[in-house]
Amino acid sequence: MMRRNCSSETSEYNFKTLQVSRPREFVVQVQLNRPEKRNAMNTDFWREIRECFSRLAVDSDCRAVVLSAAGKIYTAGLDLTDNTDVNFQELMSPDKDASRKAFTMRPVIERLQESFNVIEKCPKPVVAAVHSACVGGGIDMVSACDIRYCSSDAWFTIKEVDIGLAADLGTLQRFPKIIGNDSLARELAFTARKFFADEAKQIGFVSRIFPDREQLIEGALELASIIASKSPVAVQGTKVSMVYSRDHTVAEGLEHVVTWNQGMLQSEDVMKAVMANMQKQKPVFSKL
Ligand SMILES: CC/C=C\C=C\CC(=O)SCCNC(=O)CCNC(=O)[C@H](O)C(C)(C)COP(=O)(O)OP(=O)(O)OC[C@H]1O[C@@H](n2cnc3c(N)ncnc32)[C@H](O)[C@@H]1OP(=O)(O)O
Repeated sequence: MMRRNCSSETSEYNFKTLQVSRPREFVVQVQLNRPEKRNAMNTDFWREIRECFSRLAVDSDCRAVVLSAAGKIYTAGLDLTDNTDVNFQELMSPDKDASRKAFTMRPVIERLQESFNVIEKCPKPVVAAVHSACVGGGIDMVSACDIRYCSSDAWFTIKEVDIGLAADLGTLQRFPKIIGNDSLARELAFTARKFFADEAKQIGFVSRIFPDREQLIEGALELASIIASKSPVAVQGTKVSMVYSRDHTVAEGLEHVVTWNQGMLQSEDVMKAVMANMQKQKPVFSKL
Protein backbone atom coordinates (compact mmCIF):
# COMPACT_ATOMS: atom_id res chain seq x y z
CA MET A 1 0.00 0.00 0.00
CA MET A 2 1.30 3.46 -0.90
CA ARG A 3 2.26 5.30 2.27
CA ARG A 4 2.39 9.06 2.31
CA ASN A 5 4.06 9.95 5.56
CA CYS A 6 2.55 13.15 6.89
CA SER A 7 3.90 12.71 10.41
CA SER A 8 4.21 16.38 11.29
CA GLU A 9 2.13 17.54 14.21
CA THR A 10 -0.88 19.50 13.14
CA SER A 11 -1.00 23.14 14.13
CA GLU A 12 -4.79 23.20 14.22
CA TYR A 13 -4.76 20.57 17.00
CA ASN A 14 -2.61 22.19 19.62
CA PHE A 15 -3.32 20.70 23.03
CA LYS A 16 -1.65 20.32 26.43
CA THR A 17 -2.72 16.75 27.18
CA LEU A 18 -2.99 15.35 23.64
CA GLN A 19 -0.49 15.10 20.83
CA VAL A 20 -2.09 14.93 17.41
CA SER A 21 -0.27 13.89 14.25
CA ARG A 22 -1.01 12.64 10.74
CA PRO A 23 1.22 9.56 10.34
CA ARG A 24 -0.51 8.20 7.19
CA GLU A 25 -2.68 9.62 4.47
CA PHE A 26 -6.13 10.49 5.93
CA VAL A 27 -5.15 8.92 9.28
CA VAL A 28 -4.91 10.99 12.46
CA GLN A 29 -3.17 9.69 15.57
CA VAL A 30 -4.36 11.16 18.86
CA GLN A 31 -1.96 10.35 21.68
CA LEU A 32 -2.70 10.90 25.38
CA ASN A 33 0.33 12.90 26.37
CA ARG A 34 0.74 13.37 30.10
CA PRO A 35 3.04 10.42 30.71
CA GLU A 36 4.58 11.76 33.93
CA LYS A 37 1.11 11.55 35.52
CA ARG A 38 0.32 8.27 33.76
CA ASN A 39 -2.10 10.09 31.45
CA ALA A 40 -4.49 10.70 34.33
CA MET A 41 -7.57 12.54 33.10
CA ASN A 42 -7.51 16.10 34.40
CA THR A 43 -9.67 19.11 33.59
CA ASP A 44 -7.57 20.06 30.53
CA PHE A 45 -7.95 16.53 29.20
CA TRP A 46 -11.75 16.48 29.56
CA ARG A 47 -12.01 19.73 27.57
CA GLU A 48 -9.35 18.90 25.01
CA ILE A 49 -10.59 15.44 24.05
CA ARG A 50 -14.04 16.94 23.51
CA GLU A 51 -12.61 19.67 21.28
CA CYS A 52 -10.31 17.28 19.46
CA PHE A 53 -12.98 14.76 18.42
CA SER A 54 -15.52 17.49 17.62
CA ARG A 55 -12.97 18.88 15.14
CA LEU A 56 -11.97 15.48 13.76
CA ALA A 57 -15.64 14.78 13.06
CA VAL A 58 -15.66 17.53 10.42
CA ASP A 59 -12.00 17.36 9.31
CA SER A 60 -12.04 16.26 5.66
CA ASP A 61 -8.38 15.18 5.89
CA CYS A 62 -9.28 12.66 8.57
CA ARG A 63 -10.93 9.35 7.66
CA ALA A 64 -9.76 7.18 10.57
CA VAL A 65 -8.25 7.80 14.01
CA VAL A 66 -5.83 5.87 16.22
CA LEU A 67 -6.16 6.66 19.93
CA SER A 68 -2.90 5.72 21.66
CA ALA A 69 -0.96 6.95 24.69
CA ALA A 70 2.58 8.05 25.47
CA GLY A 71 4.69 6.69 28.32
CA LYS A 72 4.71 3.76 30.68
CA ILE A 73 0.97 3.06 30.76
CA TYR A 74 -2.11 3.87 28.68
CA THR A 75 -4.05 5.75 31.36
CA ALA A 76 -4.56 5.81 35.13
CA GLY A 77 -8.15 7.09 34.64
CA LEU A 78 -9.58 10.02 36.56
CA ASP A 79 -6.97 12.43 37.92
CA LEU A 80 -7.56 11.95 41.63
CA THR A 81 -5.66 15.13 42.51
CA ASP A 82 -7.59 17.50 40.26
CA ASN A 83 -10.77 18.79 41.91
CA THR A 84 -11.67 21.34 39.24
CA ASP A 85 -14.50 19.28 37.75
CA VAL A 86 -15.42 17.04 40.64
CA ASN A 87 -14.66 18.47 44.06
CA PHE A 88 -15.31 15.58 46.45
CA GLN A 89 -14.48 17.67 49.52
CA GLU A 90 -17.03 20.31 48.58
CA LEU A 91 -19.59 17.61 47.81
CA MET A 92 -19.14 16.11 51.29
CA SER A 93 -19.37 19.45 53.05
CA PRO A 94 -22.58 19.75 55.14
CA ASP A 95 -22.75 23.53 54.48
CA LYS A 96 -24.83 23.26 51.34
CA ASP A 97 -28.17 21.59 50.78
CA ALA A 98 -27.74 18.07 49.32
CA SER A 99 -30.27 18.48 46.54
CA ARG A 100 -28.69 21.79 45.47
CA LYS A 101 -25.28 20.13 45.34
CA ALA A 102 -26.86 17.32 43.29
CA PHE A 103 -28.31 19.80 40.80
CA THR A 104 -24.87 21.41 40.47
CA MET A 105 -23.21 18.02 39.82
CA ARG A 106 -25.58 16.96 37.06
CA PRO A 107 -24.22 19.19 34.25
CA VAL A 108 -20.66 18.45 35.39
CA ILE A 109 -21.11 14.69 34.94
CA GLU A 110 -23.00 15.25 31.67
CA ARG A 111 -20.10 17.34 30.39
CA LEU A 112 -17.61 14.62 31.30
CA GLN A 113 -19.81 12.03 29.58
CA GLU A 114 -19.76 14.19 26.47
CA SER A 115 -15.94 13.96 26.47
CA PHE A 116 -16.29 10.30 25.45
CA ASN A 117 -19.63 10.52 23.65
CA VAL A 118 -17.86 12.69 21.05
CA ILE A 119 -15.69 9.68 20.14
CA GLU A 120 -18.79 7.64 19.36
CA LYS A 121 -20.49 10.57 17.60
CA CYS A 122 -17.42 11.19 15.42
CA PRO A 123 -18.33 9.38 12.17
CA LYS A 124 -14.69 8.45 11.51
CA PRO A 125 -13.75 5.01 12.92
CA VAL A 126 -11.56 5.23 16.03
CA VAL A 127 -9.07 2.44 16.81
CA ALA A 128 -7.88 2.36 20.44
CA ALA A 129 -4.31 1.05 20.77
CA VAL A 130 -3.88 0.11 24.45
CA HIS A 131 -0.57 -0.77 26.07
CA SER A 132 0.05 -1.62 29.73
CA ALA A 133 -2.59 -0.31 32.19
CA CYS A 134 -6.03 0.97 31.19
CA VAL A 135 -7.79 2.00 34.41
CA GLY A 136 -11.26 3.33 35.26
CA GLY A 137 -12.01 6.23 32.93
CA GLY A 138 -9.75 4.51 30.42
CA ILE A 139 -12.31 1.72 30.02
CA ASP A 140 -15.06 4.34 29.58
CA MET A 141 -12.95 5.93 26.85
CA VAL A 142 -11.93 2.85 24.86
CA SER A 143 -15.46 1.44 25.13
CA ALA A 144 -16.60 4.46 23.08
CA CYS A 145 -14.08 3.56 20.35
CA ASP A 146 -14.97 1.36 17.39
CA ILE A 147 -12.11 -1.13 17.58
CA ARG A 148 -9.70 -2.02 20.38
CA TYR A 149 -6.22 -3.49 19.87
CA CYS A 150 -3.73 -4.03 22.69
CA SER A 151 -0.18 -5.18 23.39
CA SER A 152 0.53 -8.39 25.30
CA ASP A 153 1.38 -6.42 28.49
CA ALA A 154 -2.05 -4.74 28.59
CA TRP A 155 -4.34 -4.99 31.58
CA PHE A 156 -7.70 -3.44 32.31
CA THR A 157 -9.74 -2.66 35.41
CA ILE A 158 -13.19 -1.15 35.86
CA LYS A 159 -11.78 0.56 38.90
CA GLU A 160 -14.63 2.85 39.96
CA VAL A 161 -16.04 0.70 42.79
CA ASP A 162 -12.63 0.87 44.45
CA ILE A 163 -12.94 4.63 44.73
CA GLY A 164 -16.57 4.45 45.86
CA LEU A 165 -18.27 5.30 42.56
CA ALA A 166 -20.56 3.68 40.06
CA ALA A 167 -18.82 4.18 36.69
CA ASP A 168 -20.74 6.95 34.99
CA LEU A 169 -18.98 7.77 31.70
CA GLY A 170 -20.19 4.88 29.55
CA THR A 171 -18.55 1.66 30.76
CA LEU A 172 -21.72 0.26 32.32
CA GLN A 173 -23.68 1.05 29.17
CA ARG A 174 -21.21 0.10 26.41
CA PHE A 175 -18.93 -2.58 27.90
CA PRO A 176 -21.64 -5.28 28.39
CA LYS A 177 -22.76 -4.79 24.79
CA ILE A 178 -19.20 -5.04 23.50
CA ILE A 179 -18.43 -8.30 25.27
CA GLY A 180 -21.96 -9.72 24.97
CA ASN A 181 -21.73 -11.30 28.43
CA ASP A 182 -23.76 -9.46 31.05
CA SER A 183 -22.77 -11.78 33.89
CA LEU A 184 -19.05 -11.24 33.31
CA ALA A 185 -19.52 -7.50 32.80
CA ARG A 186 -21.19 -7.31 36.21
CA GLU A 187 -18.48 -9.45 37.81
CA LEU A 188 -15.75 -7.13 36.48
CA ALA A 189 -17.66 -3.95 37.40
CA PHE A 190 -18.61 -5.14 40.92
CA THR A 191 -15.09 -6.34 41.81
CA ALA A 192 -12.65 -4.11 39.83
CA ARG A 193 -10.77 -7.35 39.07
CA LYS A 194 -7.88 -6.80 36.68
CA PHE A 195 -8.17 -8.63 33.39
CA PHE A 196 -5.23 -9.09 31.10
CA ALA A 197 -4.70 -9.06 27.35
CA ASP A 198 -5.53 -12.75 26.81
CA GLU A 199 -8.83 -12.53 28.69
CA ALA A 200 -9.65 -9.20 27.00
CA LYS A 201 -9.26 -10.93 23.63
CA GLN A 202 -11.11 -14.05 24.70
CA ILE A 203 -14.16 -12.02 25.85
CA GLY A 204 -14.12 -9.84 22.74
CA PHE A 205 -13.11 -6.57 24.38
CA VAL A 206 -10.06 -6.35 22.12
CA SER A 207 -9.82 -7.93 18.71
CA ARG A 208 -6.03 -8.29 18.36
CA ILE A 209 -2.99 -8.57 20.63
CA PHE A 210 0.48 -7.48 19.50
CA PRO A 211 3.77 -8.51 21.11
CA ASP A 212 4.74 -4.95 22.13
CA ARG A 213 3.73 -1.29 21.95
CA GLU A 214 5.68 -0.56 18.78
CA GLN A 215 4.03 -3.36 16.83
CA LEU A 216 0.68 -2.40 18.36
CA ILE A 217 0.92 1.17 17.04
CA GLU A 218 2.11 -0.08 13.66
CA GLY A 219 -0.79 -2.57 13.50
CA ALA A 220 -3.35 0.06 14.53
CA LEU A 221 -2.02 2.54 11.95
CA GLU A 222 -2.08 -0.14 9.26
CA LEU A 223 -5.70 -0.93 10.06
CA ALA A 224 -6.61 2.79 10.10
CA SER A 225 -4.85 3.18 6.76
CA ILE A 226 -6.90 0.39 5.18
CA ILE A 227 -10.11 1.96 6.51
CA ALA A 228 -8.97 5.37 5.20
CA SER A 229 -8.43 3.95 1.72
CA LYS A 230 -12.13 3.06 1.39
CA SER A 231 -14.94 5.41 0.39
CA PRO A 232 -15.41 7.86 3.29
CA VAL A 233 -19.12 8.00 2.44
CA ALA A 234 -19.40 4.22 2.82
CA VAL A 235 -17.23 3.94 5.94
CA GLN A 236 -18.86 6.81 7.82
CA GLY A 237 -22.34 5.59 6.88
CA THR A 238 -21.35 2.16 8.18
CA LYS A 239 -20.23 3.58 11.56
CA VAL A 240 -23.34 5.72 11.96
CA SER A 241 -25.56 2.75 11.10
CA MET A 242 -23.77 0.32 13.44
CA VAL A 243 -23.86 2.76 16.37
CA TYR A 244 -27.57 3.39 15.74
CA SER A 245 -28.39 -0.31 15.34
CA ARG A 246 -26.68 -1.25 18.62
CA ASP A 247 -29.30 0.74 20.51
CA HIS A 248 -32.38 -0.04 18.38
CA THR A 249 -34.38 -3.01 17.15
CA VAL A 250 -33.45 -4.71 13.88
CA ALA A 251 -36.53 -3.15 12.24
CA GLU A 252 -35.54 0.35 13.43
CA GLY A 253 -31.96 -0.18 12.26
CA LEU A 254 -33.15 -1.28 8.82
CA GLU A 255 -35.46 1.73 8.60
CA HIS A 256 -32.55 4.00 9.55
CA VAL A 257 -30.21 2.58 6.91
CA VAL A 258 -32.91 2.83 4.23
CA THR A 259 -33.24 6.53 4.94
CA TRP A 260 -29.45 6.91 4.99
CA ASN A 261 -28.82 5.05 1.75
CA GLN A 262 -31.68 6.57 -0.20
CA GLY A 263 -29.45 9.64 -0.15
CA MET A 264 -25.97 8.11 -0.02
CA LEU A 265 -26.44 5.66 -2.92
CA GLN A 266 -26.32 8.76 -5.13
CA SER A 267 -22.68 9.20 -4.12
CA GLU A 268 -20.05 9.27 -6.88
CA ASP A 269 -18.11 6.88 -4.64
CA VAL A 270 -20.42 4.00 -5.58
CA MET A 271 -19.57 4.17 -9.26
CA LYS A 272 -15.87 4.85 -8.56
CA ALA A 273 -15.63 1.86 -6.25
CA VAL A 274 -17.48 -0.49 -8.62
CA MET A 275 -15.39 0.58 -11.64
CA ALA A 276 -12.10 0.29 -9.71
CA ASN A 277 -13.13 -3.14 -8.46
CA MET A 278 -13.90 -4.37 -11.95
CA GLN A 279 -10.69 -2.90 -13.37
CA LYS A 280 -8.63 -4.17 -10.40
CA GLN A 281 -7.46 -0.64 -9.66
CA LYS A 282 -7.26 1.38 -6.47
CA PRO A 283 -10.06 3.95 -6.31
CA VAL A 284 -9.35 7.53 -5.29
CA PHE A 285 -12.18 9.19 -3.41
CA SER A 286 -12.58 12.94 -3.13
CA LYS A 287 -12.64 14.61 0.27
CA LEU A 288 -15.83 14.48 2.25
C1 LIG B 1 -17.42 11.86 37.72
C2 LIG B 1 -16.36 10.83 37.66
C3 LIG B 1 -15.68 10.78 36.35
C4 LIG B 1 -14.78 9.89 36.02
C5 LIG B 1 -14.42 8.80 36.87
C6 LIG B 1 -13.46 7.91 36.57
C7 LIG B 1 -13.14 6.87 37.55
C8 LIG B 1 -11.75 6.34 37.51
O1 LIG B 1 -10.97 6.58 36.63
S1 LIG B 1 -11.38 5.32 38.82
C9 LIG B 1 -9.67 5.07 38.66
C10 LIG B 1 -8.82 6.12 39.32
N1 LIG B 1 -7.45 5.78 39.15
C11 LIG B 1 -6.76 5.02 39.99
O2 LIG B 1 -7.23 4.60 41.03
C12 LIG B 1 -5.33 4.69 39.58
C13 LIG B 1 -4.32 5.25 40.56
N2 LIG B 1 -2.95 5.00 40.05
C14 LIG B 1 -2.33 3.81 40.14
O3 LIG B 1 -2.85 2.83 40.62
C15 LIG B 1 -0.94 3.73 39.61
O4 LIG B 1 -0.47 5.04 39.44
C16 LIG B 1 -0.82 2.99 38.26
C17 LIG B 1 -1.90 3.44 37.28
C18 LIG B 1 -0.97 1.47 38.49
C19 LIG B 1 0.56 3.24 37.65
O5 LIG B 1 1.55 2.90 38.57
P1 LIG B 1 3.06 3.44 38.36
O6 LIG B 1 3.46 3.27 36.96
O7 LIG B 1 3.89 2.79 39.41
O8 LIG B 1 2.99 5.02 38.60
P2 LIG B 1 2.94 5.84 39.97
O9 LIG B 1 4.32 5.94 40.52
O10 LIG B 1 1.90 5.29 40.86
O11 LIG B 1 2.46 7.28 39.47
C20 LIG B 1 3.31 8.12 38.73
C21 LIG B 1 2.79 9.53 38.88
O12 LIG B 1 1.46 9.59 38.34
C22 LIG B 1 0.54 10.05 39.34
N3 LIG B 1 -0.75 9.37 39.16
C23 LIG B 1 -0.97 8.06 38.90
N4 LIG B 1 -2.30 7.84 38.82
C24 LIG B 1 -2.90 9.01 39.05
C25 LIG B 1 -4.28 9.42 39.11
N5 LIG B 1 -5.29 8.56 38.87
N6 LIG B 1 -4.54 10.70 39.39
C26 LIG B 1 -3.56 11.60 39.58
N7 LIG B 1 -2.24 11.28 39.54
C27 LIG B 1 -1.92 10.00 39.27
C28 LIG B 1 1.21 9.66 40.64
O13 LIG B 1 0.68 10.42 41.70
C29 LIG B 1 2.66 9.96 40.33
O14 LIG B 1 2.84 11.34 40.39
P3 LIG B 1 4.16 11.98 41.11
O15 LIG B 1 4.00 13.45 40.96
O16 LIG B 1 5.32 11.39 40.36
O17 LIG B 1 4.11 11.50 42.51
